[in-house]
Amino acid sequence: MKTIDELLTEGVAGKRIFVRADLNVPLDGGTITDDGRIRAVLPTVKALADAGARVVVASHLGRPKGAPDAAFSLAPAAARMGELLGTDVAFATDTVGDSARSTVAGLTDGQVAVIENLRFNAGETAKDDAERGAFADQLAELADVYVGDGFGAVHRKHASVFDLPARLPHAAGHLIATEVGVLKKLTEDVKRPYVVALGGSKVSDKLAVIDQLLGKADRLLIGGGMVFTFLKAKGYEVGASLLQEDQIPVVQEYIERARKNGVELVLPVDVVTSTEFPDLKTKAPGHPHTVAADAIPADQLGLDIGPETRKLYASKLADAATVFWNGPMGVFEHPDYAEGTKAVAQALLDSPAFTVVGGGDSAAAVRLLGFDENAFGHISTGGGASLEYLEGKTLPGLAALED
Ligand SMILES: Nc1ncnc2c1ncn2[C@@H]1O[C@H](COP(=O)(O)OP(=O)(O)O)[C@@H](O)[C@H]1O
Ligand SMILES: O=C(OP(=O)(O)O)[C@H](O)COP(=O)(O)O
Repeated sequence: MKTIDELLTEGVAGKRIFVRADLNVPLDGGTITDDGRIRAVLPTVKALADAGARVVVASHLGRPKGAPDAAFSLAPAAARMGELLGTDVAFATDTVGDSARSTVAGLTDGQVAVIENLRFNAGETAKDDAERGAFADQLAELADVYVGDGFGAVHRKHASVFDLPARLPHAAGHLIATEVGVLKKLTEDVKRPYVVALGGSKVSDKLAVIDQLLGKADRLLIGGGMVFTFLKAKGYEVGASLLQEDQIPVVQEYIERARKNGVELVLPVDVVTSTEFPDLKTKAPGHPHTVAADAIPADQLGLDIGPETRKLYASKLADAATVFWNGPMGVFEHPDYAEGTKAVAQALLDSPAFTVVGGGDSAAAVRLLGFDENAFGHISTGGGASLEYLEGKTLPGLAALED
């Protein structure tokens, strides 16, 4: 994989460089609640701009349906990038139309532009190769060189991630190089005990990685919405909690395989429940109860791991040499259900282990709960991407940069 350093050595002055970033930041209305993904791509953008390139930054945001949708505009991200860089960042109100073409044509050496959300064009995410290719052809007209640096999206076979690098000379940016370098350590000779904590709500995505981790990790701690499929698989009732009914046999097989492989699979002993999902906008006080994991009342849903589980998980992290954590332990956005996620974050800070925190929401949780992100070994900008990397899958956005 060609690196950005090689590209810089060759010289980029006056060249139009397309930087595929992942600026998919959490928004509350038009306000960015966590700008981590914008800060993560700055080293690449700055290095190129400082070397006199004309930098065209592109990204998706959210999941718009292939047409413009103001709620998913990248304008706030472009403004924030300008603030962080301390320079004017131009913004094109479309992706491959008049605004994009004239904005790019108007760039001078060292200037940066952001173009509008790539997913406003159906070609970006199209399953059909020709449709994606046609959109990639249009994107290719905007640039001379492609730099892939949107690590959070490298698992997507999308036009800007997979098809565009085939059409332009290409290199990997600093963020992708760093992310891959760290994750590689977790797939090669990892220091043991290797403990993995998994939570969050994208349950089906995460169950797949457990399959691979059962042959790799020494201990698995389960939290978040995934827990209830495990508890149900053990024969417990889970009330109104998040449940992947169709995955119960898969999870039962995981429990059995963990036992056979000597992998310690740790499940909550107590959970924090409520009769309703909390209001994340008003943060109005909920009605949390702590119950034993095998005694969740029928009218309650589990929203966090309980106090005994927090102590248990902290003790299971204390002697780790390597930790990978993906997915909050509970609905951390509400203060009643943030304690489990806080406890795991604190345990990681207290442990001397090499820690990798993966996932847009996990990284945001760490920062929003007030932890110093620099105190963690590595905070990955990609949740799905880091999981698929650990699963050993070929990631389209990395494969495209390789040849
Ligand atoms: N018990 C639970 N029930 C429902 N949602 C949960 C539960 N625990 C955590 N979550 C939610 O999971 C979301 C993050 O999940 P996910 O997107 O899978 O994480 P990541 O982006 O870090 O991979 C958070 O918004 C959080 O509120
Ligand atoms: O937020 C992202 O992924 P993540 O939640 O798995 O970290 C990436 O920007 C990819 O977005 P997508 O899952 O809509 O393709």
